Amino acid sequence: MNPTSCDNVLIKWFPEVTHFCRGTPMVRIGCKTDLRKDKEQLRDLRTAQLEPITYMQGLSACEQIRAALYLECSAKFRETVEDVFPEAASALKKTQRQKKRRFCLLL
Ligand SMILES: Nc1nc2c(ncn2[C@@H]2O[C@H](COP(=O)(O)OP(=O)(O)OP(=O)(O)O)[C@@H](O)[C@H]2O)c(=O)[nH]1
Repeated sequence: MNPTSCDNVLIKWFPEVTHFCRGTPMVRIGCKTDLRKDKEQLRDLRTAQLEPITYMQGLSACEQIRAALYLECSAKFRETVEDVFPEAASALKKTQRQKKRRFCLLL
């Protein structure tokens, strides 16, 4: 939920992943959703004139890197953590099937 961590996905991790793992499908997970309501975190962010990342901002960043899926979770409060892996696996299977279909169309 930290804007700096979110920016790092675009400016740091995405270029690295595309460089070393070209063509690998990606999912984007917004972690630590509990921090959206954490008073200390909010105070620190506001001091730096920042706000926690909203769901829509996370989704938009997901679309920018053309990730197959955007999910949010909080490991601390065990919210949606169990959904992350099956949902990611299912989204990636779908992506792979679509790629195969595109390949067949080219033939
Ligand atoms: N509040 C909260 N803390 C968490 C959660 N999951 C992990 N943490 C804590 O986050 C800390 C690690 O976070 P960071 O060092 O900022 O690393 P990171 O989460 O990879 O952050 P970036 O490097 O900025 O992407 C550890 O102290 C964990 O206990 C969560 O869901 N909620």
